[in-house]
Amino acid sequence: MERYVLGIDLGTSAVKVSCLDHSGKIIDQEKENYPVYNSAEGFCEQNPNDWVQGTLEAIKKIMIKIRNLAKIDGISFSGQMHSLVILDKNKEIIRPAILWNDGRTATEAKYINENFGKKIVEITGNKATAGFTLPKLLWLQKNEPNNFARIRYFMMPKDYVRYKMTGKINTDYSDATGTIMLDIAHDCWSNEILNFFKVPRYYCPELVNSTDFIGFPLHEVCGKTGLNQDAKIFAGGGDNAVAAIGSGILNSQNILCSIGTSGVVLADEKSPHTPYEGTLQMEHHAIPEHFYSMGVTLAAGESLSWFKNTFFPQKSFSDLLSMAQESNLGADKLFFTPYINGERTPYSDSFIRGSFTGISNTSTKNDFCRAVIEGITYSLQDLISIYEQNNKTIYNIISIGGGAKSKFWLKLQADVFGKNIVALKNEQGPGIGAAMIAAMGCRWFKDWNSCINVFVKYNEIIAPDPHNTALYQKYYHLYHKIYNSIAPLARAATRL
Ligand SMILES: Nc1ncnc2c1ncn2[C@@H]1O[C@H](COP(=O)(O)OP(=O)(O)O)[C@@H](O)[C@H]1O
Ligand SMILES: O=C(CO)[C@@H](O)[C@H](O)COP(=O)(O)O
Repeated sequence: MERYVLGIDLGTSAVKVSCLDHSGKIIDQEKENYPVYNSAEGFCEQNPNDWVQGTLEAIKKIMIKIRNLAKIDGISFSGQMHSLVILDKNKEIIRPAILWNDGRTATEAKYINENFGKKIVEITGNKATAGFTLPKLLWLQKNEPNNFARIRYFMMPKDYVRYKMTGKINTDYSDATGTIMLDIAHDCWSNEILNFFKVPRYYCPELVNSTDFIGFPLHEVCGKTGLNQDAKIFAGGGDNAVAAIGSGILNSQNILCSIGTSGVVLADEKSPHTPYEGTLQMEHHAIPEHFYSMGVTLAAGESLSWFKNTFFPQKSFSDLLSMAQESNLGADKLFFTPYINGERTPYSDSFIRGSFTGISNTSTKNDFCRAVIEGITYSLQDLISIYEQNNKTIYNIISIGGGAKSKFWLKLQADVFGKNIVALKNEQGPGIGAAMIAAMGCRWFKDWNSCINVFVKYNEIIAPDPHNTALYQKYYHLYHKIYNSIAPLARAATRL
């Protein structure tokens, strides 16, 4: 009987479960969508039980397809980072999860940076921004003190799903760094931070490595999904760490560009001591003693989703990309800034909002589509520029996430960035990375490089067109100025 591994990617728009064999061949991929609730401007919440239900449903679909042919050897996870899940002493959910792109905690993030000073970067590798977990706990202390007092455990999304599958509560180092409560150099929760901000130590889950074996699926989980009871479940990691594995970015001068709900530009780092001083995030990798830095655009793919759902609900993403292709480079001088949820890197500004600039009496629907795609890509160039300003050598850019499904967008990325773009044969980097963690946990491979050589499969290089890159540099130069022009207006609008 064949043996497979499952990689569970708990994204923001959907859970995607990938089933792979020993040769890295994808046997099946299943996806279950779930909603994000925006109960107030800037608020983004999800129901953790939607994640569990979606995950079990996707696994069930895979198990039906492979029934009698194969068993699952190992399972692991990649999960949206920073989102806060809180459980009471009975391990029941206290309130909906507050997500990584929720902007309500700007005041708390500012309080942390002003009152803890440079130490927050020294200890955690990160400055506080609204999306991180600690500011959310401080928001609860102030705004929902009863809920805060009831907390027995906090955790991140994939930790909750794993708890419901195994009955065990813990988190791994890559997700723990994203809380800004972990001492990144000493691999432990920082008592100094916890004491200063009055977060009880017992709220923090036990720390484990991403490849650590956590347990077997609970009896009821096997009943609901058809999973074999001896499938080993491994901890997994934050989605960007796991995506870096799934894209083969390890000890490499390639960088990662992900267009999922968020947009991420990520580089492998040898140590947590980088020159970025909190401008870029610094995170523990899902591989022990490895680190990575990254910049995050809060609403990359989400801006396109918002645009589609608001103006073209009947059309598909592919339709919108085709419309964009009908417009010209520069979208007839129409610019879009994707700040619909505020922005994290490089501005860390929860109050900024999206904009269209340069609408003329010749602007077409196609121009609007193209402006959205170009605006998202310029916001990723903002992240690449931080690496360039710090003289980071960038070889190829590995492009993943839903945005990498479009060849047109991949070429547009190459032209805007002026760099070679390489897509994975299957764009689901985090799901493949999670399956690789399971494969390593099951000891299918002797080391990570052997695993990468078998599981990571690239398409051909897409090279930039120098003429287009020269034009895009001029457009990007103007795009980059829009933030400072609209920031005072966005601030004033909050006072209306
Ligand atoms: N065919 C497509 N072409 C280009 N972009 C797409 C396509 N399908 C989806 N997308 C983009 O991908 C995003 C979802 O990417 P995904 O990696 O699945 O996100 P997440 O992991 O955050 O749930 C959507 O918001 C959309 O903008
Ligand atoms: O906040 C971050 C990383 O710091 C986001 O990248 C989240 O981890 C969500 O990822 P996607 O749902 O876009 O994959």
